[in-house]
Amino acid sequence: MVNCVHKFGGSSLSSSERYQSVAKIIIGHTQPGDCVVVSAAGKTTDTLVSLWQSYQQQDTQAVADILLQLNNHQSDLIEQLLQADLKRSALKTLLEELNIIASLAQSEQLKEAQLLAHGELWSARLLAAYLQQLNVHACAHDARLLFTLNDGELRHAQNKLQCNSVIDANKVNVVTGFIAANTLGDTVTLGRNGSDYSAALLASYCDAKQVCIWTDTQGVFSTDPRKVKKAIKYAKVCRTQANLLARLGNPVLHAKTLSPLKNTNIKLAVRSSFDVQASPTHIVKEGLAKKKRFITTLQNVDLLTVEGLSEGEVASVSQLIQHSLHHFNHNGEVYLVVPAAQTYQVINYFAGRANISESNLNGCAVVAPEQVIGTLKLQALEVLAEQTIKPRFVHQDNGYVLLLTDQFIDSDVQSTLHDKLVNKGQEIAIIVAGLGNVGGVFIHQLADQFERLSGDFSIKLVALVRSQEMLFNPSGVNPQTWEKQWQLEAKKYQSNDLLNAINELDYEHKVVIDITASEQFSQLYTDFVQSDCHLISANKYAGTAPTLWYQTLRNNLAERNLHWRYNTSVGAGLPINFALADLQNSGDKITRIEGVFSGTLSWLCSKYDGSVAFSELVLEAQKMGFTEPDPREDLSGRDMQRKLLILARELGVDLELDDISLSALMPVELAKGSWDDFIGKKTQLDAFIEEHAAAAQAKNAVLRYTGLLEITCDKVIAKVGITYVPNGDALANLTPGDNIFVINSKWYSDNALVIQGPGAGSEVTAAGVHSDLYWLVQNLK
Ligand SMILES: NC(=O)C1=CN([C@@H]2O[C@H](COP(=O)(O)OP(=O)(O)OC[C@H]3O[C@@H](n4cnc5c(N)ncnc54)[C@H](OP(=O)(O)O)[C@@H]3O)[C@@H](O)[C@H]2O)C=CC1
Ligand SMILES: N[C@@H](CC=O)C(=O)O
Repeated sequence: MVNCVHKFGGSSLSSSERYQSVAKIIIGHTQPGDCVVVSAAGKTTDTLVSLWQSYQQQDTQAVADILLQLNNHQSDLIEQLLQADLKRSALKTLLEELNIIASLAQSEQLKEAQLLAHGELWSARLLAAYLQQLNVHACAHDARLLFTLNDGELRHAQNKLQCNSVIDANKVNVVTGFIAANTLGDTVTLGRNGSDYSAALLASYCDAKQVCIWTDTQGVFSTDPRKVKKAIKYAKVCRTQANLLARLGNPVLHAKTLSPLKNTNIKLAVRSSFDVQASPTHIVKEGLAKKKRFITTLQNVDLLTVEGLSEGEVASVSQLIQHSLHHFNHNGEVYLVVPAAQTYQVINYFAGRANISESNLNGCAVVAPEQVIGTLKLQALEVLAEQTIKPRFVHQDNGYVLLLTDQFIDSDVQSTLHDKLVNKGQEIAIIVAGLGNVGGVFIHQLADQFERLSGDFSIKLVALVRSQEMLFNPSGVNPQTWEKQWQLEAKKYQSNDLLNAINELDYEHKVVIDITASEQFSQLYTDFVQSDCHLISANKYAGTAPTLWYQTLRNNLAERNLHWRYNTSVGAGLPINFALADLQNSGDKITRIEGVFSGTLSWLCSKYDGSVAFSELVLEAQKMGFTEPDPREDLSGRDMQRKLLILARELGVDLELDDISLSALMPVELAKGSWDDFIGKKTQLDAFIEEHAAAAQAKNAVLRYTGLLEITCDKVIAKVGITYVPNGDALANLTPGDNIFVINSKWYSDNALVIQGPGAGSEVTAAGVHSDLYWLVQNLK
């Protein structure tokens, strides 16, 4: 049984390395019986087309040169991928075929479709042989034995039988895309993007569950991501909108690709063969996805009026010019949008029934939910007017508006249109993990914040996650009544349940807000990023993870244009990360940061005067919500060590956590065992502190816990630990619970920049997380 039909385009097979990547994907994503449809490798079809043109021009030298070029390219791929007999046999077959082409050209018997078919035949055979070499049970199929057309119409019943008898249920079936045969057995081609169509046809004939188009983009975007930085990748797009986009010339999917899937439950996914981890876009049946907003540009098109145009004719002429065409009724006339290069072919086809109404047009189409199209049309006209672009032809229809202009819509105009028309009205899904001291207050503050945040976006709290249970509701949880909903609907979950649910969310933007203190949860960040989630962390684990993991996470975020905010991970609500970024962005160079970066240790050291046992103060700090869930994370200095590392990384200093020297504010042996064990030995802690306090006093100083990061040209000093601060020093007089960051830089060299204030506490920290969320929303605009 065919579970999935995968399709790899030419760019996915452009070199031997790409073949190797594709083979890896196949090994990881297929099961026996699945099909893999392939296009011609790299630019092979273009080369074959120029061979055909040279042949028609009877340029024998060019024909010979191009044959040599094809031979070199294919032999290189074979040499680099295959070994021993597989290699010898592939090279022999290639040579025989190229000789046949040369002699057919010489005897003037070359046929175009038959010539072009070689690109796909070579890819399918090479990929199947390479998979066999990797011990995968694979075989190659020539689609001319699967798909037959009669007078341009597919013979569905016969093809279904052919496919079901030929496809091998025990192997990975590598099938040529793009080609089919007519009833005489001659080769015919299926048109531009024909391999996508082949994959969809094969899936429908074999009753597959899914088609997966592996391509060089990550999915379907709101607009061209190469031109508009803020283009949004959609997780789901409905077939109607995908079809409309294809007819309007959007290159990601061809309208024909979707046609075999009509009236079936076959799923279609578009995903990147260059970034296998990235989440795909699913093209789903009507009603299974919200309607999205898109801007697609048109370049060099003509507008024809056609008398008595039928749907069948649109399909036939599209097939003829190998291009999806869009037609519509406007003021009683039927119009067809045609690429200018093909206009005369189309006019000839209609034999006197088609006339050019407008020619040499550019412009754009805005595709969006029906109810907002009218407004978007006016906004688009306004943006174009600001750019002194006056449309020559405007047509508004169900779910789109077409604005055809003389001027080309460049990427600046496209970005402005996108900002004004697409960015507004987007939805942001918020997933909050951690509902303890800080998380609880954050949710409580969220209800009021919604109003402030919702000016441009519709924001929904879709998930609340604790260590064992979660409440997930894609339509939104009310932050005012979440506790009640939690009692009724929260369920036990595993990480995969959470990841799958997030992946399925049909929102333009998703943000995971991590207010846990869990290392295990932070390790899911890479998965969240694969599902296109922005991140906000109060949790310090990801920011202090080993450099390799941390850097990979940062790279993945950057590749997907995703943001990561973590201001509260250092200094709670104090704007320390903002300040450091601001200084560096304005050209300053920070050389030293010294201070107290722990609210708990600041409070404990300032409060301790010997009248109350230190361990009692620890319990009080815990109650006040200052400490980490296990206060030994604070007492050990580990929490402050993490903060120093986060600061160092902000300054571009490459350190691992254990590169920062540390002395603990407790006997090290108390770090072992449970919290109850620790409490059982609390007198050891009290004695340890008493001793240090006395030693400090003897030096006319007080006990403090401080951190230092010093960056000189040849070394970095990074340490946290116990210090005896002279009475009268600013650090000695710190308000209990305050953090202080004394920053020296090129511009603040003698007179340091000081940031000081409460460095822990659920209210200030929750407010700091809101500040990160607000920043994110502003930056998504
Ligand atoms: N307190 C403060 O002043 C500041 C705290 N922070 C940081 O904020 C974070 C939260 O601190 P705080 O609220 O005090 O901690 P709490 O211990 O009060 O709350 C932690 C929450 O995280 C949840 N949790 C634990 N493990 C997981 C997991 N694997 N998956 C999902 N949820 C999990 C817990 O769930 P459950 O309820 O099931 O146990 C709990 O709801 C910490 O990282 C801390 O360092 C940052 C700045 C200041
Ligand atoms: N436990 C931490 C909380 C903030 O990060 C502290 O005391 O500073």
